[in-house]
Amino acid sequence: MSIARLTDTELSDLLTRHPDWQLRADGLALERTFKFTDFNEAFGFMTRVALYADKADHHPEWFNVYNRVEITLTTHDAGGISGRDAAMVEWLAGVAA
Ligand SMILES: C[C@H](O)[C@H](O)[C@H]1CNC2=NC(N)=NC(=O)C2=N1
Repeated sequence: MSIARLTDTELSDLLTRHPDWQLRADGLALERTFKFTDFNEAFGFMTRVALYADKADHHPEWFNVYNRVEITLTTHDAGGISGRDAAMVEWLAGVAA
């Protein structure tokens, strides 16, 4: 199923409201690194994200080393950044500072 990509305006509004996210060089994904005190905290965060992701049927690409979680958001069904990524950015803002 195909889903619409965010317009340039929607994307720049999102990045203005969430400056901790960066546009990937190719413009097709959003990236942010989360840091925690230790692996336990990082993995607890990943567990919460995993539950959200499965419920929303929208799954992040991520990489974890000890207390660091790098998240990449993109929508495969859109070939870029969609409202589903924006929704996850908004949700994540309330989960991790
Ligand atoms: C069939 C299933 O709904 C799709 O493959 C979902 C699952 N999770 C997904 N996650 C992401 N990041 N992008 C998608 O397009 C996507 N599509």
